[in-house]
Amino acid sequence: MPCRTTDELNELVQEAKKYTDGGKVADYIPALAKANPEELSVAIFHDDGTCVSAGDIHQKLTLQSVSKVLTLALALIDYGEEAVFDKVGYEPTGDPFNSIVKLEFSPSKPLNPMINAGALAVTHMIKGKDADERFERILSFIQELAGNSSIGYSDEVAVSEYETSDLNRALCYFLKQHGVIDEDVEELLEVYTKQCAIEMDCLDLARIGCVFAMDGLEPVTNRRLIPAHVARLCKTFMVTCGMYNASGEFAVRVGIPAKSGVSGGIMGSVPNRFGIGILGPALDEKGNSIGGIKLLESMSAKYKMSMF
Ligand SMILES: NC(=O)CC[C@H](N)C(=O)O
Repeated sequence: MPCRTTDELNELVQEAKKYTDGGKVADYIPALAKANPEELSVAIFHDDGTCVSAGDIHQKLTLQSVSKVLTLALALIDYGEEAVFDKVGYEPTGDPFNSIVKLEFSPSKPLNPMINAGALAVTHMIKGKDADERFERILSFIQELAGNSSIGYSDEVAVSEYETSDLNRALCYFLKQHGVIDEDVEELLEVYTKQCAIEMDCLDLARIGCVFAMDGLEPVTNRRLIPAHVARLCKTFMVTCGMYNASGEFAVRVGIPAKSGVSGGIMGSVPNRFGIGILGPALDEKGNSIGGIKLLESMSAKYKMSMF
């Protein structure tokens, strides 16, 4: 079904776009530096399959850290809560997503699954006989959540990150030294960088956000895609750690479960109402889409989205 657009949503996007020149596109993954910093688009997906959008919603984005919440769901489905939280903790760090510092205090358990160290420990748990099979399982799970089997990944972004991943490599060796992971680090980085390079548009992202908003049910059909307790758990992490070390301010200003990535993507879930997908590659100093956050603030006020 094609998305309709409304003047109201277009105006909110135009207003938020003014903030994009205060941000910067991520360039520590060289391929991401090609993104257009002025871009800002949004899709809202309801459980009856209707959607509203503004901006160029067919522009593709790679998931980057948004993928962390999806692999967490898959690992929880594969292994259950006890096994997953044996390897990764529940607590926000208040540090940047790629920080290594707290690992020194809690070496046998990264503090949560939304920081890179925790996400690497989660991807380590994804079942499969080799890197290809593990990545294929992640990809088909995500295709199913989005109801779109044409979703793939950007080899250019995956390779670009893999070749420049020395900090993530260091996190992996730290985790291996402390027994959190026990696999070949290069294999884990191959799966992780491909997972982060899974590519879709804001509409796909909004639809996945809607599955979480509906506690794991597929929009329209109401088929169960994720157990309700897993969807609930993922949304809780989105609230406490989804916007990195800006999650507290985001909870105050917007008040919904959301997960961002350094490509400028944000997936939001407004409980029992709708999913949101945003692409705005210009980032603030914490690595969140600067226009995307402004847009969510004004959407939250206008559509009474805050759950608090
Ligand atoms: N914050 C992010 O989106 C980080 C994801 C990115 N692939 C990384 O590991 O650095």
